[in-house]
Amino acid sequence: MAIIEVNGLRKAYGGRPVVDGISFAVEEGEIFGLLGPNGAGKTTTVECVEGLRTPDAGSVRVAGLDPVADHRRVTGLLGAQLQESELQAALTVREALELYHGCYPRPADWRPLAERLGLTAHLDTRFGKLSGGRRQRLFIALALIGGPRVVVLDELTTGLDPRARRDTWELIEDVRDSGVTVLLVTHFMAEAQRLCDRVALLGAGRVVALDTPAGLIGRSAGATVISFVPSRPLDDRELAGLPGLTAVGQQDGRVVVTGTDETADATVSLLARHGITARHLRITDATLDDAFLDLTAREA
Ligand SMILES: Nc1ncnc2c1ncn2[C@@H]1O[C@H](COP(=O)(O)OP(=O)(O)OP(=O)(O)O)[C@@H](O)[C@H]1O
Repeated sequence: MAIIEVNGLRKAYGGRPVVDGISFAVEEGEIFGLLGPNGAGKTTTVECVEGLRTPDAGSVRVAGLDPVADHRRVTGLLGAQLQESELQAALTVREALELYHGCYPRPADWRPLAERLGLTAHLDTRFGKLSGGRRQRLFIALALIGGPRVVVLDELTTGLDPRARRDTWELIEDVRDSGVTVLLVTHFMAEAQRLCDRVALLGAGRVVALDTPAGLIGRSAGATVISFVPSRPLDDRELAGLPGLTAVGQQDGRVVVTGTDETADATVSLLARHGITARHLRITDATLDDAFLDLTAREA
């Protein structure tokens, strides 16, 4: 069952449409990603879901409720971590948890929540002294303290080092496994690929594609990447006729061919026919990064 339904959402600032007819539905229990370049309209969309902005047109429903008209009830079932969240530097972790705890009618006990998020040893640490990773843990705790059915996380791992980012990913999976639906805004492809059950790819205020990460990769033109160092210099034109080819390039003597599985087979046959040995041959699936660039370029 869909817990969030967005239909034909439009929002303009100063007459300029930034959300231009977006529709998607988030199923209960999934991690749903909104992915897109800067300015694609991701934050504006989630702010409409949170009831912080009123749509110009279209409809948004959270568990069947209108987030603007039923703001209080929606706040009770939707927890939000806003992009660039801040707290007063002097507030301790314990004070922040108690403060937010007091804001909800039926809050979760914050102590087990703090324990689960690895904050127990830092309860007396002031916000201003917390590392980036611990701040994000605190924001996740604050988003969960009201016992929400759905949590919105907007660019949660921006600015974190790779270790802290991976730890945060595990926490987000734990949140989903505990039965809370997650709407995740990100522009990190690896994050979306690792975490999201489904992804809506936004570009210039529209949904460019909506699928599982694997589905998006399969849909992009260059789903397979073949790279090798040829035993003799190779002209790009010799590869131009390969079936399914979407791109060919060379860097530091390494030839990179992008296409389909058929392109990979044909490349290997062509090299064999010409008696060329392919050193350091790699055939890899394209990443969500490649799919993102391909699908947003096609849209443009
Ligand atoms: N309050 C506002 N007034 C005017 N323009 C705004 C306002 N909020 C956002 N915008 C503009 O709307 C566009 C979409 O912004 P939005 O923050 O929704 O995109 P985004 O996809 O979340 O981008 P980012 O990844 O950079 O956060 C941007 O060009 C932004 O500058």
